[in-house]
Amino acid sequence: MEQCSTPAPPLAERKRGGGPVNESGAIRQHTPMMRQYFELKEQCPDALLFYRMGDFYELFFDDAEKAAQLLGITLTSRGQSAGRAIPMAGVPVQSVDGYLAKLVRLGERVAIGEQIGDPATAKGPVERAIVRIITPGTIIDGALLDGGQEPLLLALCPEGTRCGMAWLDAAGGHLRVREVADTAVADILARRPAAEIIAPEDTPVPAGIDPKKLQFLEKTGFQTRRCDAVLERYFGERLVGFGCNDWPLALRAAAALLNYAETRLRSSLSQIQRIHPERAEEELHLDATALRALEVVESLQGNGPTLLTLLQKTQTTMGARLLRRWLLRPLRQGPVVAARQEVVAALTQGSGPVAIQKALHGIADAERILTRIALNNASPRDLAQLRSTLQALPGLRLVIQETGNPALDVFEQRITLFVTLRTLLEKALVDTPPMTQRDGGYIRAGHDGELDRLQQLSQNLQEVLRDLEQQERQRTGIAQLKIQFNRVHGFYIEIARSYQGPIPDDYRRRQTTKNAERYINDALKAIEDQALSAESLALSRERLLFTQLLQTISPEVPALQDAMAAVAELDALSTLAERAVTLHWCAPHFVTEPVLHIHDGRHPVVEAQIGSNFVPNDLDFDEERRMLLITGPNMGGKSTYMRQTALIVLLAHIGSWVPAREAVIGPVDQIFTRIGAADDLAGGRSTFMVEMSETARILHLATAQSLVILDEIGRGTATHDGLSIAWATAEALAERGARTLFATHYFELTELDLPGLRNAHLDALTQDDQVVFLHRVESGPAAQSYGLAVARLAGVPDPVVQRARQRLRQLEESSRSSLSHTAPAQLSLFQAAPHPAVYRLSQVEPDQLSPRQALDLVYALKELARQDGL
Ligand SMILES: Nc1ncnc2c1ncn2[C@@H]1O[C@H](COP(=O)(O)OP(=O)(O)OP(=O)(O)O)[C@@H](O)[C@H]1O
Repeated sequence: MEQCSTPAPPLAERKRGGGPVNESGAIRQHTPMMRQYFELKEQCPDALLFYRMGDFYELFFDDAEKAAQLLGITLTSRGQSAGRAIPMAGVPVQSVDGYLAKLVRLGERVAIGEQIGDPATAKGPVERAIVRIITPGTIIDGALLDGGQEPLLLALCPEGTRCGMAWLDAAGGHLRVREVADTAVADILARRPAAEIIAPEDTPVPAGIDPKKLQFLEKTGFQTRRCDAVLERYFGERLVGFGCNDWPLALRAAAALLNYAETRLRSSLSQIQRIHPERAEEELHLDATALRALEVVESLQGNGPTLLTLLQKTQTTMGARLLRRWLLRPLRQGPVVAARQEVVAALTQGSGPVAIQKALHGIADAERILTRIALNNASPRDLAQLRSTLQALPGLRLVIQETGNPALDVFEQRITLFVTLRTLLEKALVDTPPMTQRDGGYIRAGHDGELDRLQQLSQNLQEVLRDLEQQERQRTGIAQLKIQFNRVHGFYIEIARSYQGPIPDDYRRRQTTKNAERYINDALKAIEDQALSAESLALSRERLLFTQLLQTISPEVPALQDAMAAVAELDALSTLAERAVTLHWCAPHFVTEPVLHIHDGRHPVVEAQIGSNFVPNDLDFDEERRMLLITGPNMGGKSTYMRQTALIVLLAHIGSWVPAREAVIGPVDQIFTRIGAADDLAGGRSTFMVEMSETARILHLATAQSLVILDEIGRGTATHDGLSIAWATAEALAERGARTLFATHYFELTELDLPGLRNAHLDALTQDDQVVFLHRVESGPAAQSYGLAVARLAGVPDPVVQRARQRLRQLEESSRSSLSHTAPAQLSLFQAAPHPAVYRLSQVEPDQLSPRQALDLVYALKELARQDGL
């Protein structure tokens, strides 16, 4: 494998320097082992150093104290060095994964200091080296990774008003880049959170970044010359073909990212074969607010159902991750979406996707296994899983062929069978190999003559020992004599204390126990030497064979990655097909006209909960109808109707079918939502402030091709202010031509007369003072409000509802009498508050003003008039 150059360590490491070396005095005063420890620690001052000592990883000094606290393990001390007790904590090698996973989840970095020398030949401490540094953004170990999640390492490379961004999914082997205006960075970060972020020193910290995740590195790592060299080393000529040469900042971010990951993984990242540029103009944009509000991958209630949980019927973890990525990055209508749609349609035909799903079942997370193979970090179990994956491929290909559908030909071509490799793995590995190489036992008998010979030797041992025992009993006449073995003392001849006779001259005492004496003689020593060396030779031989196996597979990794990418896609698409069939969805029809027609649309997640009680609804947007103002009772279904529209559009743009009887969808560039609101107390913003910031964003960014969903805008403040804001927002969006669904409880808005605006309402009935929701969208505004009926339904005590009814009647009467003076209704609203200039004048006592104050007042009034556009 290619050796990586050793890039400069992160800035913090060099600036902090020293670490425990400084804490603990001059290095010379320490024991040789502690001196070695300090040398390693100096290479990774920002990480907890797990220093391998036999069957344990030990942590010392501050690291020990921190680990003891974070992991709840015992803090002890280990002798003294330089006259000081050394705080120490340790974890057994066997259970290290659990501890590492916990530390990484807490955002810690961990350096693994392994024994790399041979203890038998070492003079002084065994040679050790940091073999890798595990950080939250560079995890590749299966045991530390949650299959569904993708921990990402992000590099930012800002310059002027632009910023290059590069994300590495080290375990999956994906590198994605984009180059954006610096103002867009915060939104992108919110949409795709990274586990770890790097940026050049002196970069202002972008809003919304957890400082614990961010590391500043020296600027040189982001400079063009250095970056070009890294990109050349990784991709050479192929770089041009990735289509991101017009993004110099993104490429520099990618290079800095690779460079940094190499220092952490202590290896070149040969699993990275390409760079994927993400072009905003190819995406259907949903900002973080919309993704949250629509509960695409996370529920607002924490553990509740989401669109993802509804879709997640994938058979492989690779497919599951891909589907999640698709949902988080829908694409605009175009060839990619059309190709996915075509496959989904093909898979719904005939006997449906079940046979393909069955054939996919049991395929391992090969994408991540291939990364570990490329990084020389795979376990015997990994290779066994790769073998079972390769064994599943012929069956999968057969099922694809049997469908006879040309739309699936491309998968048949991409999923190659790797017969030679599969045969090799079948021949080389035992059926169920152990998790680690440590104790051997993973290479199959018959694969290698030399290994078989060595294993034979150590397995024959029992027989040889039994024979020797027999001979010795006869030779010495000691019937109680036994020949045994233990790991600490090796082989011995044990004679129980009950034997009082003479001990043969050639027996040398090895150990005394309570009930016996233990001896060794030359014959037994010879067997011991042979046995021990056979065992350790067999272990090394197995390791060698395993390394050879990895070397044989390595050159095939890129081709295997391609095949596995096809498997993941087929899994995601057959899942979409299965959902389409099971949930009775329809294929959306994309058109280039600005329309959105949905016939019998449903909210997929609500429908999954209430089944056939769900009432489907239509939506018709076209050139003449671009905004729907929706009124109706609380609980009537306004939010559900608006969200289902957004979800149908989103699903269509990942290539899925949609929950409707028919859907015709024109071009959509962005989906915006302003639904409900929560305080952002941590960010110092009240409910109303959050609501207004989101509205402002929509007003700045929405275009004629955007789908905008506004749920009860303006309700978080005084009625007149709220209504005025809602009114003006509706006007602005109507002028923009954005397709807008606007739900409101302000009945005054139904009198709006704007081009493209239509009224609709959710139907309800009152029966015996009870409200019955029909959940049907009808045209025209709601005829009445049902607030009090809903309050009663919610359990507000009767006397309070009665009192509210009285007050409502009074309010309605007084508003009717004021209306008779100031029709039409909406004008009264804006006349209610005097113009600020008039108000200011009303507060002035002219006789009390000096000439200077009078002049200032004129200027102030003039300014108020100017602010109002007069
Ligand atoms: N089309 C429908 N068919 C059946 N039930 C529905 C439908 N739409 C909504 N519901 C049910 O009604 C409940 C309330 O719906 P929703 O939150 O959309 O009402 P709303 O009009 O937005 O209420 P509010 O004005 O109080 O926000 C939902 O949780 C769902 O159970």
